Amino acid sequence: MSENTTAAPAKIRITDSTLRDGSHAMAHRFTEEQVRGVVHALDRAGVEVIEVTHGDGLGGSSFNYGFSLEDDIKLVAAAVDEATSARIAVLLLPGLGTVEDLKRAHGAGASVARIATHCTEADVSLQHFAAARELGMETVGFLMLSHRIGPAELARQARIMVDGGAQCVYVVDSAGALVLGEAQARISALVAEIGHEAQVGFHGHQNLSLGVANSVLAAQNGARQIDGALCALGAGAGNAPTEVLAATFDRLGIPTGVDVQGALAAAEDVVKPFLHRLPFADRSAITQGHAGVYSSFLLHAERAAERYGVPAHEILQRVGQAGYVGGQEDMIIDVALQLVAERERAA
Ligand SMILES: C[C@H](O)CC(=O)C(=O)O
Ligand SMILES: [Mn+2]
Repeated sequence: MSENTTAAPAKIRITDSTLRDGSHAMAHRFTEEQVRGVVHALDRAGVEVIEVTHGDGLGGSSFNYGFSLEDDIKLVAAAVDEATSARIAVLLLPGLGTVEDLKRAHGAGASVARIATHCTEADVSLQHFAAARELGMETVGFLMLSHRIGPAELARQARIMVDGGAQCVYVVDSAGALVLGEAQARISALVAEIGHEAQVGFHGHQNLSLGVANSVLAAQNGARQIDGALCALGAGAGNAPTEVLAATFDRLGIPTGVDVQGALAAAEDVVKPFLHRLPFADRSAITQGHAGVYSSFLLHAERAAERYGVPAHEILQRVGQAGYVGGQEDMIIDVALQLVAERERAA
């Protein structure tokens, strides 16, 4: 081999989360027909892994997070039935979803378990990784709100997940707050810490319109799994769009196995027709990226804004200052009531 030969770019596996992160944007109202249509199109386009669950994962359907239209396990079974080669993933947040939920999802045919914790709480995932491995599922760890801690601490949390059985750990930019080098540094730190034993992934949101750029940097710095959603359908301003990721990686000569035209057709012909609103970086979503707020708080803040007559972006700004994390959705109402009280005092 000549000394000038450069290695071919490593393959990236795109996991599509339209039917999980997109569930936030759909207020968890996916129908079985929509799930079947999306899975059919993604599977045809060559997407290898498709995530299906309530936006907050198995067990997420609740008063605090919002009730699903359809039972998760029914939707997982429909997705499995529809897929010819794609594998179906489920998300589980320990404490919300249980090992029993995971067993039911596995029974319905799910084969990838994605276990998500706040970025400082990796240790709560250990029994779920053990259970998933026992079931023979592929395991992925999800460190949410990854902007909240630095690269070295994040890598230590990833190490805990890998020691517990994770085969890949994601830098999850839940707030869409990471700006380029910040995403890159976290990916590099994880690759250095766990790269010889496990893969590293990146899950980007578009609140500052950097989901795709951060995903490219992630891939160029050693991430091997990247998340997307068709039409960006996801929480906040949405996720890095799967069809844009497919086209961009193709332009860069980075193989994904995804057919660009197939991904474009899936977005345009299957998802776009059922959307009531396209994910968009509006004032509230940009505030989420700027103030580092969990993307899935958007609809909760909009509902509180309407109910109490205070602006959603002001609620989100306060939520960012308070540093609330996933699971503290009820505090959004508390913040709205504080704003109402302040307005009344000032009147
Ligand atoms: C439960 C969250 O929606 C997981 C996720 O996609 C994120 O943190 O981003
Ligand atoms: Mn997300």
